[in-house]
Amino acid sequence: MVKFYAPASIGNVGVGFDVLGIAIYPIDGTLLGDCVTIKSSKNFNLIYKGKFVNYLPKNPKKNILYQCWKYLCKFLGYNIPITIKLEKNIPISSGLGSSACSIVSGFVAINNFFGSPINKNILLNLMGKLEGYISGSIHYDNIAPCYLGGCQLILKEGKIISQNIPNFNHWLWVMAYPGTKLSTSKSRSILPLYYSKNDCVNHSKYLSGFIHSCYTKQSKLAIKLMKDIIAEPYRNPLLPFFSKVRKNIKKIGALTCGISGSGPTIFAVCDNIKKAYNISNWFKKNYLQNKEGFVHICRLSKKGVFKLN
Ligand SMILES: Nc1ncnc2c1ncn2[C@@H]1O[C@H](COP(=O)(O)OP(=O)(O)O)[C@@H](O)[C@H]1O
Ligand SMILES: N[C@@H](CCOP(=O)(O)O)C(=O)O
Repeated sequence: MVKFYAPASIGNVGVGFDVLGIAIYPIDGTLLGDCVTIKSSKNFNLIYKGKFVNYLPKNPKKNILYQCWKYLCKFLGYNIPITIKLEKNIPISSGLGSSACSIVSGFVAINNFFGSPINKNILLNLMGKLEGYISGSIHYDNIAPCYLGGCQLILKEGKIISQNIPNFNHWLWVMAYPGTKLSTSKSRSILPLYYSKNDCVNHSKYLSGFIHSCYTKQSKLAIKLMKDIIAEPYRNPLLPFFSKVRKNIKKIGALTCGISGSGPTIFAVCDNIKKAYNISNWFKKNYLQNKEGFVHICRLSKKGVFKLN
């Protein structure tokens, strides 16, 4: 049986609310993402395992993978029962693209099992629709990097959903998940419906300047422009001690930090492995809230979903 692995992702990447997302991988080789295998069976079955299996809904019909199967069968006009095995290696409502990991690994594994009748672009489109159903509004900044890898700029222009842009492969992304949950839909619901003209102009400057810095390989300028004025000011109160965290980890070498996706995971960017370990140790001592919490030193993953065997 073919096993597909879909990696964790950082939605927004600080400066690009809903339009920037990067796939990441822990440098110690940990599989921070979901694995899915499919086999034929008389009835639909869902088998769970993995470190975060207890986070999943008890009713299999509430599981994203059941929804993936229903979605694809309806789209294809099929009614083919299968057994899906999910290894849940990423916590839910963590800000690491947990739902995207299950959606991407589920859609890709089921489509592969059916003989790949759906092409990549249509599959990506369907993934975004299911993500939107789960989080309350469609956003591709987890789905696209998790599926395609790299740093994805979400365009949604005609048939173009996203395109890869250059990023800084030497950057280290220290990811700190505190062990608490913050649902994406809740974290999206508290954002303002309208922003001032000043905020719009500044956001355009930061986002376009960041993308310009990526193309012209100006990492210092990119760091300066990684400012989130769309989500962070309103989500800050939902994260334990975010302002204190930002102040302290910059003292120990972080170039910048931000909320990963809709939180509560925080990312800190640095360009030196020694500083990365110092930041990781600081997070472990000061940001983790319980034994479910973890810290991983990651790099940008050029790969999205792939076959593990
Ligand atoms: N396989 C699955 N992986 C992740 N979430 C799942 C899965 N199956 C069902 N869910 C539900 O989907 C929702 C995902 O919540 P969300 O806050 O979007 O997660 P994240 O922010 O980590 O992507 C939760 O209510 C969770 O219970
Ligand atoms: N752009 C989205 C990203 C959500 O990421 P997640 O990992 O928290 O699901 C948002 O900011 O709502």
